[in-house]
Amino acid sequence: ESNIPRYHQEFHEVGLIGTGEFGSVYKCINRLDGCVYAIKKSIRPVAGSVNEKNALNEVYAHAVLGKHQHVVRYYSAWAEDNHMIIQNEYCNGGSLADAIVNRKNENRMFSEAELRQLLLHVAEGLRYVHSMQLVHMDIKPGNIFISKEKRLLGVNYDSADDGFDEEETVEEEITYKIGDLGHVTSINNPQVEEGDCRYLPTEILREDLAHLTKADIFSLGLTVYECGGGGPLPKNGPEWHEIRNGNLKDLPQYSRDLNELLKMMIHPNPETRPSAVSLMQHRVLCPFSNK
Ligand SMILES: Cn1cc(CCO)c2c3c(c(-c4ccccc4Cl)cc21)C(=O)NC3=O
Repeated sequence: ESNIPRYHQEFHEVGLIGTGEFGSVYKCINRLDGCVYAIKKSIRPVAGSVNEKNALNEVYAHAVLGKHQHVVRYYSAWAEDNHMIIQNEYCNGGSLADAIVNRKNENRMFSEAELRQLLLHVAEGLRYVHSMQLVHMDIKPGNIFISKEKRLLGVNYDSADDGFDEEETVEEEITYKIGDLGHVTSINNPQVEEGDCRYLPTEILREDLAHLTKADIFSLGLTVYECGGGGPLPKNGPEWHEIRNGNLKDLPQYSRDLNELLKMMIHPNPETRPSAVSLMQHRVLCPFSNK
């Protein structure tokens, strides 16, 4: 327990960017390095409680999962005035859940190319997580964050009669990052804390932990399906079971290949689902690789 109030001393709080039972997340600027961070403040869990185990779990996972462009980066964590505080990379594009809402309101759904990019980025992040013998266990739109970087592609000088004026072509580069490692557990000694039931495969409910990495693949399949307009996803009932029997309504605005890939990702038999490695080599995701 540090009794020095580090949070307000080291950071300027810009604003609240999220609240939930998990706590509150703030956009903050570090007074020393001037960089922006996402900082989650949650009530300090009771020593020895499940919450404390999960909170420590999250920090251990971040510490092990160091730096990867498709996993939200961790910087520091500390306890202060009865709060648990974790300082993460700030992703300036909101969460994928926000993007789904915004796209629906603007009636501008994701293109097939955007769904493939999402699938590729998160598959790459999962490949890394799984290679560290860990599983995420709560992949869903609310836990995938977006970073947008503007890249200057070129500058045109068209010499109009009144001298030069530059025309910049800027491209916005999107990177999807896996966040919220609160449910991460080890493949070899799993202590599964169930994630959001809308994205949960049946075998986890049956406590069959033999193919944990495929639970993340299942959740990713439903996450992409939801971005493709297949949502909102059921939390229970016949619709929930229909999906777990492998019956996913077609998304007619996307290719047969993509629809088939999503169906394979949510297959009732976890062994049939593609691994993160095989996903990345799938022809739907790297169309130009000649087989
Ligand atoms: C609600 N919310 C909104 C954002 C900003 C998206 O533009 C956000 C972030 C994070 C988190 C987060 C999730 C789980 C644990 C710790 C943190 Cl900081 C939550 C976030 C995080 O780790 N990085 C974020 O950008």
